[in-house]
Amino acid sequence: MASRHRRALPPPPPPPWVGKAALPEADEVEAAKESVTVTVRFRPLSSREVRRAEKIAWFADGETTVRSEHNSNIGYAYDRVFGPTTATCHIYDDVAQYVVSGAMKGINGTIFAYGVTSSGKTHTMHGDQKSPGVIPLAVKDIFNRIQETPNREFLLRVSYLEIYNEVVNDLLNPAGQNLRIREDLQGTFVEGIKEEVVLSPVHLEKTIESSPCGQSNEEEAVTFSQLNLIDLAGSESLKVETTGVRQKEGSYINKSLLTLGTVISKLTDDKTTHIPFRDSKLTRLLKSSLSGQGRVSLICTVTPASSNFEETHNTLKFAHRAKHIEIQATQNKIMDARSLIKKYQNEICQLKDELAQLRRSIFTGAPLEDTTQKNIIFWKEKLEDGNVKLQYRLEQEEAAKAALLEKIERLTKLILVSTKAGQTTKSSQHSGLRRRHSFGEEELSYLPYEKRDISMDNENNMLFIPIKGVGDTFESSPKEEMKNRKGLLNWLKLLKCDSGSTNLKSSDGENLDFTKSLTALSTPLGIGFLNVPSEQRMPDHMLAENVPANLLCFGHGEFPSASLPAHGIPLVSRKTSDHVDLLREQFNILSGEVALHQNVLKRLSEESRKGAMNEQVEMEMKVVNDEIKLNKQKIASLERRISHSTSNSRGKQDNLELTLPYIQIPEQHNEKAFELEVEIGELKQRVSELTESKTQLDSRNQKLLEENRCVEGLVSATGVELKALSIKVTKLMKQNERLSSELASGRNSTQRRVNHGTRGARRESHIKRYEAANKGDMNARSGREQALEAMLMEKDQRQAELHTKIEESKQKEAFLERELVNMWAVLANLKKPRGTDQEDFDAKYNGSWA
Ligand SMILES: Nc1ncnc2c1ncn2[C@@H]1O[C@H](COP(=O)(O)OP(=O)(O)OP(=O)(O)O)[C@@H](O)[C@H]1O
Repeated sequence: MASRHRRALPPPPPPPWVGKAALPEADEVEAAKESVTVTVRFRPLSSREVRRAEKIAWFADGETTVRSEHNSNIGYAYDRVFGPTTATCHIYDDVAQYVVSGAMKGINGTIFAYGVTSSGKTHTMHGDQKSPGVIPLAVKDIFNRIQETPNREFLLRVSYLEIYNEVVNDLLNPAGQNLRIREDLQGTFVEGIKEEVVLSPVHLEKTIESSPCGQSNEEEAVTFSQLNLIDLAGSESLKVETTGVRQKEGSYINKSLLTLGTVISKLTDDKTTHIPFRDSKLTRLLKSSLSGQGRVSLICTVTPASSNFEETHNTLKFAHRAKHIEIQATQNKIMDARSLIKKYQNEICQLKDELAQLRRSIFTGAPLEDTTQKNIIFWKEKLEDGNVKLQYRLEQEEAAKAALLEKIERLTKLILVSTKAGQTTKSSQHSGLRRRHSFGEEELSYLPYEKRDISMDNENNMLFIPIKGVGDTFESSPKEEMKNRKGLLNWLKLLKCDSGSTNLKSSDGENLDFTKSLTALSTPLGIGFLNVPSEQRMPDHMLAENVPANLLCFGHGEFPSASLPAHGIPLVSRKTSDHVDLLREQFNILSGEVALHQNVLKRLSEESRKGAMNEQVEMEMKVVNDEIKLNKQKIASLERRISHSTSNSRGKQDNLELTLPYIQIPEQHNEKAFELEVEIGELKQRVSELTESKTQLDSRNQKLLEENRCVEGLVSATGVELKALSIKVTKLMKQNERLSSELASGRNSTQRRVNHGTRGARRESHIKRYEAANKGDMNARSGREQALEAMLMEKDQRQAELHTKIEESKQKEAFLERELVNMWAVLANLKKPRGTDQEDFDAKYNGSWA
């Protein structure tokens, strides 16, 4: 045997990469040619093999060679050979890690274990808690790499399948049985297989997609790759199992492995044009990997035991052939937005935009799109509009206020002037001639308190202006004081013009200037008054019925009554009115002065008539006469000006109606300001409500995502559990089947014996003898049968329990999936107000989970 397989050590292979440092990096291999990485792993002798005192038939000679113990000339070289003490993690680092890293960069990868039964394939690929296999190590590595690559986003989807008797079954979806293998531009795939998006290392990976973080531009490609981690069935099953289901199973396994061998053989043969990938499900699935479109790492597991010498030798030869397959690993890229990542990125960006827009609108008032936002826009516009109007009104009010202050200032000056003028009059002469003139509170409010005590004696038509510091000379009753203090409301509202003479005394008749003359007049006297003479009174009918309340009437004969505002004269604007009022006041004062001078003149002439007319009296009379003339000239000038102003004010009559609302501005302004304040308050409230609800939505979103992750983990774990259970059930069924067949064969043999016993009396004695001889044997058989039946019943019971467990698991899984779908639905509803519509959602998520 040994000589049959003896062959010379093959020529040294192209120098295999030694150690990790020699492994090609993903970027390097994009253009470089590679071979399938082939390694051989020895397992230690099992305890059974040790008990049988099995000898070592094959051993690892160095790091790259396997050599026969029986003949040192038989040896094969590989990329790497691992001895029985090498840990799986070390193997992973050397021959699996670079495949996984390639997959993370968009290069397909396949890692599979190949070897005879019990050679250590499952130990290598799955491992256990103490020694994790390639699959869990790859999963861990993938998640570590994702964490170490912050500038890319990854999407991992996992599917889990078995090829059993050339039938592909989905192990994540019990309904996914006998699935078809199909091909498209991206390679071979299993139609309808369930792919789960995985978010944690508890899941297994098949597909890995990635793209740079954030929204990649349209030109930026999304890379995708497929990582196949395969645990093949033992390759020598046909030899050990020759009957029934096992035979069929074994033949299929061998068909797969045989086809795999053939495919590998043909791939290394340059002359071959046809490669029978389609001859088995396994080779069909591995087509894209084996035909050079990805990295392949083949780990051949072997036992060193001499009893498996031939099988190990076959494995070694298969591995050696595989080493010659050339591959050219290239990166897969998708240039359009078909991949899920791209879709997710777009969606996330869209949502981010909406969020930013919402934030902008809240803080800066940028335009928004939905109804609520439109409302905000409407209110904001209204607010701005109101603000503009308010500003305009404020300006108007400011102007009005300035005008009013100007007027007050003028009036104040006038009052002061008038007061001083009053000081020029002789209180002794006129203290008993007091008339009350009521003043408006409005006007008074703008004046210092002491200036408010201006009054008019209603009986004598006298205007009284008390002077600070000389109040004791002003004899007024408390009632009169009260009246005086009422203010200036009717400062210009003389209700009654009484008869009486003008008594105004001046000591300086030279001054033509009104103010100056009054000032000059004020000097000698402590209190002044104006007495309006009777001849300048307005007719009673005018005063009582027709004269408006704010109409001023002056009591001076030289003031033409025609020039006075008469019947039906409307209100005049304050400005014009003020001007006219001032002129009239000047006129009034001058008239008073004239009247005073006339009185003085009268007294002087009386004195001169009574006594001798001396020179001084003559002089005084002359001065007073001159002053009277001068004042009359001034009065004439004032009359012209008043007349002119009055006619102007009449001409402006139409405009007055427009001016009127102007007076109401402060009130309206206050109202509007209040309204706007209320609106602003409402808007602020609204904004804070929106912000709060948004925060709540965000946190709810986050919570749902976390719950979703948990549920996904549970679903995945349940799937795995289910798979384990189904494997157990399958095994039990097979065991059951075997026991049933054994039981049936036992019964048949018993029946045959019974039949033989009834065939003829002539054989009766012989049978009796036979029975006696075999009684013990029969009992033993019967006992065995009973034991088998008991075992069968126990198995049935166990099977029933397992079925119940499976059902429960299925229900649990279904429940979890429903929960998951519900959560996605809730998530979608939360996203919906920000622009994600239900159709999009259904298309993205429900389709994935269906
Ligand atoms: N490298 C190893 N170190 C220690 N024990 C190992 C090693 N390889 C395999 N074994 C042990 O050998 C036994 C058989 O291994 P395993 O089940 O992995 O073989 P297999 O090739 O998957 O078999 P099958 O084809 O029947 O599934 C197991 O008990 C396993 O723990």
